[in-house]
Amino acid sequence: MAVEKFVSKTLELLQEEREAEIQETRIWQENISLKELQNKGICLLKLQVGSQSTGLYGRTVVVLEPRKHLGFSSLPSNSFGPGDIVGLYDSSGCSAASQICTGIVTRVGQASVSVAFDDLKDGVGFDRDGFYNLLKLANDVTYKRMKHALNALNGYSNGPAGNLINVLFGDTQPSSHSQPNEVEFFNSDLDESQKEAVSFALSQRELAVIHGPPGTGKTTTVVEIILQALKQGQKVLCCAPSNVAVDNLVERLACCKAKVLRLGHPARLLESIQKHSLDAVLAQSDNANIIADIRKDIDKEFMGMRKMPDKGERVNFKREIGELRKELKNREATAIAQILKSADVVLSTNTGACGDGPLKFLPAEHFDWVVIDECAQALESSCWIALLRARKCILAGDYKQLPPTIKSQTAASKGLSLSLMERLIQMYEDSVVRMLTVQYRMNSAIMEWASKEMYGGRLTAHSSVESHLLKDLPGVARVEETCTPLLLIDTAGCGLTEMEVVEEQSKGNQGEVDIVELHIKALTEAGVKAKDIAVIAPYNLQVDLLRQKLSPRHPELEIKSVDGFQGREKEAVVLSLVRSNRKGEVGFLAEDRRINVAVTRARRHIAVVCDTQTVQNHAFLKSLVGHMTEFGEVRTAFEYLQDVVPQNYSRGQKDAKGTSAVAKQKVKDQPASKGKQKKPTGVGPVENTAGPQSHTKSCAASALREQQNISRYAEIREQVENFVKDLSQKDLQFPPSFNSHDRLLVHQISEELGLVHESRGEGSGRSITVSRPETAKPAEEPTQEESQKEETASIPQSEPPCQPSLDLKSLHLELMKREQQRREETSQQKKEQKNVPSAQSQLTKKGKGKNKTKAGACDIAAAAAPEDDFDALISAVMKADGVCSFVKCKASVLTLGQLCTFCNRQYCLSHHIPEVHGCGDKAKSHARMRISKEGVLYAGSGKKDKSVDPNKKAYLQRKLDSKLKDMATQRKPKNKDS
Ligand SMILES: Nc1ncnc2c1ncn2[C@@H]1O[C@H](COP(=O)(O)OP(=O)(O)OP(=O)(O)O)[C@@H](O)[C@H]1O
Ligand SMILES: [Zn+2]
Ligand SMILES: [Zn+2]
Repeated sequence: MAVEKFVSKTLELLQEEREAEIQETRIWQENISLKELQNKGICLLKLQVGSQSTGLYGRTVVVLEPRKHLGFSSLPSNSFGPGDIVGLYDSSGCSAASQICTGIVTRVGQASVSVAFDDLKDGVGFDRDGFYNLLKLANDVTYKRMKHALNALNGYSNGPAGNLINVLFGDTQPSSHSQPNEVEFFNSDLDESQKEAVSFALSQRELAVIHGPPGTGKTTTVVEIILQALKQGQKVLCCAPSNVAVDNLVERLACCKAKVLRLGHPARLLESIQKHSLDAVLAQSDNANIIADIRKDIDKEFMGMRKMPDKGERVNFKREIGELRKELKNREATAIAQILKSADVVLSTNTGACGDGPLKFLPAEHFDWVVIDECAQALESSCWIALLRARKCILAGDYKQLPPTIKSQTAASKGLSLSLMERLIQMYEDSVVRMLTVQYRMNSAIMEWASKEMYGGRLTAHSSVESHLLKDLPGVARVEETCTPLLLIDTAGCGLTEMEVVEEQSKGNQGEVDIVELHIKALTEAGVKAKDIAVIAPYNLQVDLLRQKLSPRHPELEIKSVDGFQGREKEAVVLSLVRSNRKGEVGFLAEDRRINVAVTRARRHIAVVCDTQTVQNHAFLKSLVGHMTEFGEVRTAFEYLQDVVPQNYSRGQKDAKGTSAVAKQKVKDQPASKGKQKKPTGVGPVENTAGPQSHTKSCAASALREQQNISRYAEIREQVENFVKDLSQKDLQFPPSFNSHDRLLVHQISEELGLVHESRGEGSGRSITVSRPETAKPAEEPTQEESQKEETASIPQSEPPCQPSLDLKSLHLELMKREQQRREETSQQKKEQKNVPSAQSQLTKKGKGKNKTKAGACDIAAAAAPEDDFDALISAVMKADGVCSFVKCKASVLTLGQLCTFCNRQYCLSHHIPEVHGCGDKAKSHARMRISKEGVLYAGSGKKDKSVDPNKKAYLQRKLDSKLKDMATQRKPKNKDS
């Protein structure tokens, strides 16, 4: 029989899953430091008590925060969620010995986590200055309940669900009422597909499946179905896998005046619906006073017993307490049964509907219908906990979004991740399904892709949303970013390579973090509220990097993993796909449903930051890139990070000590014209051909691509060179059909040839134009000195017509101040070196004190230190030149060294990137300065567009202000690099 087979197989898989979980926990506890546990998201270290209160019907709620006095404003990314059982430990560790108590998480924010403790042992007070660790505890309650339900399913003989079980296992065909009644809808706004779904659900005898793609009003439909059931006098049990989903339904049903009752620990419920919880209703019932009196009596007896030294007396007390407890239990049972029976709809999580909870006080036949929302996110076993109580079930959800999380790969592949909803659709196809097809969330440009790729092209956008954009929101200015629903920021070829942490699956990408930051800045400066923006990344490491960077400035910005956003929506979504590597590995990203969820959270705007060359190796992502390229606006990362130069540094070299894991992130460095130390030429094709490829086979595709890139580079270079020779041509305009990679090549080539280049236009009309510099110099690489003078001089020259000169002046003053500071530093260093003639070893150790062999642009502007000292210094420093200046690194820099222009020290290939050796901030402020100088943040990489729309004036002004503020922050004394 099908049921038997299903049950035995599922029990086996559950066991496997459970073992995987236990195994994981054991490995963690045995081999992993607390720090690593925290990195895995199941532990939070060194928290402080922010506040403590009594709430939740007598429970103590403690708010735990990171150490604010040390500047930690947000928690590390973690997997804590409301309802999790957690252990609280003193700061010595997370062992049994240091455990203080266990509790339940009630709230998790970016800056705090709240935990409710049921009965705190006497004398547990929280020390305001103490540190506490919080560890998520493994919890096998869920497993036990699912196992129990499966066994009950197997032995099911006579109960309400007999026929339903037959239908769900294909032994009986689903049936419907022969003459469905005309339905009178409570909600007159329902669209046709919603009405059809409601009518269908009412007419089915045993089973109806409601497929609700993102934003199609699944909850609205489920609420209507439940109200209709109530009208027919049915008793409904309504479940969902997560507390959030259940609470959402409670809220909506309560608004419709249904008598709802929510089961579950009140700590796990949203505050607004706690009044519907069993605890709350019980506390207000007639029985409440009696129950409270009994409790008091018990407490009194306890106190009495403690004072009693005599054993015999104690036994008496104990007996009395026992009797009081029995009485209490009986009273409570009666009260609970009464409350349950008088409710129209009882709601709980799937596992909360178990037979050992409050539902045990109800007769087996009490419920008529079971409704399960978010059914595609639930393990089928968990659905059976509730399903055994009903004659009929309605399953709602979207199996094109993320399935339940499963730890054991094998269990998942053997079918544990197959949801009941999917299984039924495989069995009965469309005959039991109604799909909601009008969506009320996304601009149609965002929707189209998901519709085409995931929902058979059946979705349509409701007129209220189909063309809504960020600019339509109150207080939002009309700028490029707020006028486009789709924005692709392509990092291909920009050397913004992913980094990985050894021994962790997780990945990060600092370059993408920087671009996301700039885009968030553009959005917020245009008036989009941070709370309306979501930043989504598929990897925890990237989530952390993004939070570190963005949370201090935008505390209301939500930054989460894809999974954390399921079921949610935001006006704008910024998605960082992270993966950027030569092998074209996409890994974990490759789950189509994950990408579907990420993209379909967005209402008016989605920006995707990614390396299209890497991610296009995956068909589904390729379709996304294709869609965005065709219907949206495409920019290259160059337009954001103007001073990024393509990878000219990586020779596939591995740092001997493995410290380079985070090293190969990006080059963010000098202006276009470089000193002698750096050979920037040939950057176009070199970025892909650098170094011998060791992985030959897997690289056939990428080799082909490289070949194509090289010939493309040659093609464009030839065009540009011809233009340079032909003095009759004023500028060279490339067609808008150029893709971002082509534009990137143009950018590189013109940088190499010292030409000016500029992007104009929007979206598909965007094109790039190359022209000669204003001085009409012959197109050859300018010497460093020349270009520096140019740069310095160009500050006042490039004064944008819309900006008052006052700001430029302050900009300039800023510059001078910073130079002054730098000079002081330098002379400080010189003194040090004079005092210690054999400064060599000290220099390398401290990574400090080397002076300039070439003066930077700003040094000239500031007309600096006396020359003679310089020379002495240089000769002292020359001796140290042999090795990398990075702390402890002994790699030779004689042949492959790179000079950092910010600190003027030589570094090996692993350490020369400013971010890696501690010049990141300087590099950034340098980049900002360039941006400020140009007046417009994304003015292409060439000159600023002179014809500024007067409407943009105020906007630009705001931008400049905030940039100046940035620079002021930069100026504040920072920690020296270690
Ligand atoms: N028939 C309708 N007419 C107008 N607006 C609607 C209609 N149905 C749903 N909506 C709107 O669409 C949004 C999403 O609806 P609802 O909350 O029911 O869906 P959900 O279940 O939360 O989302 P999803 O469909 O993504 O699961 C809500 O703002 C709701 O007001
Ligand atoms: Zn440096
Ligand atoms: Zn080094």
